[in-house]
Amino acid sequence: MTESETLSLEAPALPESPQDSALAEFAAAACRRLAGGILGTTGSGLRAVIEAEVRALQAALGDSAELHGVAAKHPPRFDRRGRVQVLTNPVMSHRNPLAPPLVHHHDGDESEFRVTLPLQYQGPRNSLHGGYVAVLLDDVLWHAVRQMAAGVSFTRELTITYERPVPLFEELRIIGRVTTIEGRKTFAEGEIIAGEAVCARARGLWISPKSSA
Ligand SMILES: CCCCCCCCCCCCCC(=O)SCCNC(=O)CCNC(=O)[C@H](O)C(C)(C)COP(=O)(O)OP(=O)(O)OC[C@H]1O[C@@H](n2cnc3c(N)ncnc32)[C@H](O)[C@@H]1OP(=O)(O)O
Repeated sequence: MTESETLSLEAPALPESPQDSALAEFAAAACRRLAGGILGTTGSGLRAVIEAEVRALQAALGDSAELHGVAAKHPPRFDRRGRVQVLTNPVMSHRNPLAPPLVHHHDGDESEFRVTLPLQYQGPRNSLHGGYVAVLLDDVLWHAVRQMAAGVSFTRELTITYERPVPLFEELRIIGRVTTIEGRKTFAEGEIIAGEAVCARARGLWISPKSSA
């Protein structure tokens, strides 16, 4: 998967300003907090969460100075026709509320995400849902692959080993690295680490289609 393939096909027609991007990301963050609040509170606690988010959104809509100093993590990018390209990836996009709030680094041959996951990603009690374990590992391995391999590559095979539950509510390091490149094939591996413990491991194969080689 490439970044351009995760961009919305139904792109908004008009260019947007950096403040518009910041507002979109601010609204996405409010949606994430609402999702956590809806699942994790009820009664007056839930009302308080909703009220706080509605107030903050109204303030930001009414006066862009409310967002002063809030820089968009993904500032606007435009295609050749001047249409804004919206990064919609459900793992990486800061304006997609489904995506967790990841911080991404790449260093040498290693990609790393850091993230603390809230309640809406829960599978077993206090632990990350196994599907999200796979999806996060897939994305970090793919990021490592795209640094090392020329052209577009797609996940062909992905094997996950669930060593122990991946905790919610504490910082995780999600790491991927390339192990071998053989022509169109790139093999990668990685892990999710909480504290000092490796909770899950992944290895996989990415292939660049014949047409793009
Ligand atoms: C709750 C949330 C739910 C979450 C759920 C968890 C989701 C987890 C995340 C999921 C992921 C999400 C991420 C996403 O969303 S990425 C999108 C998901 N992935 C795809 O859609 C990819 C679909 N597949 C394809 O399009 C094609 O298969 C591609 C393009 C990849 C390759 O097509 P192509 O026709 O070009 O390839 P080929 O068949 O000629 O093969 C090329 C060469 O490779 C060799 N080869 C092949 N296989 C193996 C192998 N196993 N071990 C060793 N070698 C192998 C093969 O023999 C050949 O060698 P050679 O003959 O050239 O020597």
